[in-house]
Amino acid sequence: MSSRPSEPRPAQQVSRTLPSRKRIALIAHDGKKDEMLAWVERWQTTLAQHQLVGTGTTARRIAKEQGLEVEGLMSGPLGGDQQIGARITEQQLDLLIFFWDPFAPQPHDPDVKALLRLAALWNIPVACNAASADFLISSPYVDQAVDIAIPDAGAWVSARAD
Ligand SMILES: O=C(CO)COP(=O)(O)O
Repeated sequence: MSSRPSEPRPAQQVSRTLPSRKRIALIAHDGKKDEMLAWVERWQTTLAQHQLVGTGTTARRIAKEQGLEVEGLMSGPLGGDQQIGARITEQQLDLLIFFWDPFAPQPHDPDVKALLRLAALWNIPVACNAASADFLISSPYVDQAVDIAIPDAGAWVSARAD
């Protein structure tokens, strides 16, 4: 039996193409940064073929310690998670690797939740730990153009405004 969601949600989906050279966000909370750096070291050759972006401290450490070019946004507690979320909403990001720390409460927890919500909404591939990041980055889709389904934003607005 199918259930009908009571909340309004986008009725239609459209497709968007993730490019072969992916725009990949790398983010790690402090308690997970060493794990992220070890992961980046393992996949350095693969990551070097893509376009990397990260929150301030994570990006700086990856650039300094792994010699990769990473665009650094704001640090997470200063709004970096929201900047990454905005890129997802604008279809400017293709993969999210976010090692969030299940043991440490964050002052910007609402921002973390908001980022994960937008990643789910816009159907972005996400990995929240090293094992899933290994699966994700070793996928044959990583260096291919791939179509994904996303909400039809135009239809959503028309249904509410017209
Ligand atoms: O807090 C973060 C993600 O929520 C990460 O920010 P930094 O990379 O600046 O430590």
